[in-house]
Amino acid sequence: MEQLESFIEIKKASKKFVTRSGDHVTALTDVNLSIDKGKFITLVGPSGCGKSTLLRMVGGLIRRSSGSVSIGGAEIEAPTAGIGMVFQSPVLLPWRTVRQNVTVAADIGGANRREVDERATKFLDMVGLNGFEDKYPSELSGGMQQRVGITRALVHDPEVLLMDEPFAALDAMTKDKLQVELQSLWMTSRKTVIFVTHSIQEAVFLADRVIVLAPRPGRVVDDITIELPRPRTLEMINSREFGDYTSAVRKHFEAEGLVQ
Ligand SMILES: Nc1ncnc2c1ncn2[C@@H]1O[C@H](COP(=O)(O)OP(=O)(O)OP(=O)(O)O)[C@@H](O)[C@H]1O
Repeated sequence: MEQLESFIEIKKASKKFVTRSGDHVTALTDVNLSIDKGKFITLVGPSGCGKSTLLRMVGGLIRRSSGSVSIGGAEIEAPTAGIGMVFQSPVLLPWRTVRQNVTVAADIGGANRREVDERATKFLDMVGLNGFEDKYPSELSGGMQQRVGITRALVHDPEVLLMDEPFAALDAMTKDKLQVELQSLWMTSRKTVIFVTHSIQEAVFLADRVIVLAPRPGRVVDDITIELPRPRTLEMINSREFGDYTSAVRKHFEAEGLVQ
C-alpha cells in the first residue's frame, strides 16, 4: 500500500553555497522531514548548522541544490501566499501605523480587503495591541514591534508560518511572554509552524517536535516528540520532565563538543 504523504515533505534536501572567495560550503546535507498539518515544529542547533537555510528553503526564498520540498503536494520553487514569514527583525515601515503595517500587502492588492481588516482587528486584539492600532513603529517597544510582525504574517491566513528566531533580540521577560502568547495564537489558529531558535529551552517549550541539527555539514541528528500537556506554562520549565527533554537535546551538542 502506498504511504500517505505528510503536509510538508522534505526529501533528501541539500544546499551548497559558493562563497565570494570561491569556497564551497555544504550548509545542509540530505535532510528528510515529514511534517503533519497543524503541528508546531522547532529547529534547534548551534550557529551555522543550517537552520535558516532549511527554513528559507521551505519558504521558497532560496533554491535547494538537490532534493525536494513540497507543501500540500505542491513542489516549492518560490514564495507563495500560503506561507507567512516572521524574521528576527520585523522590518516595519516607519511611516505607516501599526494597522497600516499589518495590512500593507492588502494595500498593494490581491487580497479580500474586508476579510484582511477583520483578521487584523482580531489578531491585534489577541496579541494585546488594541489601542495601539494608530501608533507608529517608533512609538512601540521591541516586543510590540515583533507582535506587529507576527500579526502581519497571520493576517493573510497562511497555512504555514515560518519563524526565524523571532524573539532572539528581545529581553528575557518579553521573550517569555511572547512564547506563551504565540502558543495561544497557535492553539486557536492551528497553523503549521516551523520555528527556528538556538535556545534549547524555547525549542522544547513551544514544540510538538524538536528537530535537532548539527553543523559541518548541516544535518538533522535527532527528532524528539515533546509530550508535555498544553497549554504549557512557564512553571513547567522547572519540572523534571521538561529538564529531561532539554538534556536530550543538549547531549547532542555536548557530544559534538559544541557549547550552547
Ligand atoms: N548566502 C550564503 N553564502 C555562502 N554561505 C552561506 C550563505 N548562507 C549561509 N551560508 C553558510 O551556510 C551555513 C549555514 O548557515 P545558516 O545561516 O543556515 O545557519 P544557522 O544555523 O541559521 O546559523 P545562525 O544560528 O548563526 O543563524 C553556514 O556555514 C553559513 O556560513
